[in-house]
Amino acid sequence: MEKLTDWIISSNTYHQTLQILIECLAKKVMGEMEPEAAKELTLCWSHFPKGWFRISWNIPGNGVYRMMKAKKQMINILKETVLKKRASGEELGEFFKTLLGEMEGGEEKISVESAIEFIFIFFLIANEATPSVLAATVKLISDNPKVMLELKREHESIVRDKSEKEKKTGLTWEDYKSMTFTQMVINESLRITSTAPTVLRIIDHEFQFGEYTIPAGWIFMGFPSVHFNPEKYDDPLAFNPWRWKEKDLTAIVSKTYIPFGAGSRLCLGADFAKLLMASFIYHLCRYRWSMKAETTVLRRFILMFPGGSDVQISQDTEVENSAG
Ligand code: HEM
Repeated sequence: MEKLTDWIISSNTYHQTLQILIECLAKKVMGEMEPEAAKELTLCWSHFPKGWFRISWNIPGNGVYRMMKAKKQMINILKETVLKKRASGEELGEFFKTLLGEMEGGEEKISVESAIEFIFIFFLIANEATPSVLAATVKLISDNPKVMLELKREHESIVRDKSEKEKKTGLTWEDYKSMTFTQMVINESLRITSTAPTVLRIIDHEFQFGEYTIPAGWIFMGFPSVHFNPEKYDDPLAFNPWRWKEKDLTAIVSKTYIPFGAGSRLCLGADFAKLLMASFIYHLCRYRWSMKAETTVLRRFILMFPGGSDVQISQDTEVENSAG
């Protein structure tokens, strides 16, 4: 056992998640990446969320300008990584190989430049929701001591049941599957944060919705208001993970649950996002921690954290060295 005595770790949940996410995705998509390049990629991303809903003038010094500059830099980092790997014969990630058609050993289906644009958009979508949902989840846990206690119990029992050898291998798929309460917390947080506030569609043919005729060409905006319907969820504004008891925790969509959208554009990364959140919560709950009292979560179309999303880890936290 190692005892952290004289220091407090303070860490920004949003930025930490962003970094973990980019490192995981970069590995899957591009293969191994130089740590410096992955770090730079994360830094570029910090210019994005602030640049989303602004007047779209690209004037030096403003948010859009910084975002466009960051985009250029990111595309360069991705391109440089791919070209270096190709020159040295190093493996590209599975995703990239599929995009380029290299899996079948045939002709390239698209150019490297177009593949990088695709990957850029994929990274953009992947990074939009996960860090903010996770930061909001951490805040919800921090504000609900009963939930925090139950999570600690669950994670401590996972570590306790491992043999010394198993502890060295870190978290396994079986461990993840056994995190019933953690998954209840994640489901509840996804419901209450409803991060994607709307999905947009262009209607391609006229259709009848009850007594309304929706003409072709209209823009449809769908809101996940079902998440706050008292007929579907008792006391819907309360954060209550126990409402998910005995429910199918693997389902990512149902008639009353659409945090990842629905239909043909259902989120591709839903299971991955849930896994990443569970793994983050598991590691966090190995420590004694709290979120800064002044942390607030605002919804201004997207989730925002005006006072940051710092987590403080207490001085007297006891950590088992071998826990993965
Ligand atoms: C908590 C985290 C996440 C939430 C709440 C979320 C939510 C959503 C929602 C609501 C949509 C549907 C948008 C629409 O219908 O217009 C969507 C689409 C998508 N998501 Fe996620 N997402 C998350 C994480 C991720 C991650 C980590 C990835 C990638 C690894 C990802 C990849 C995608 C992709 C590629 C689409 C587009 C699918 C398509 O258009 O066919 N998402 N997401």
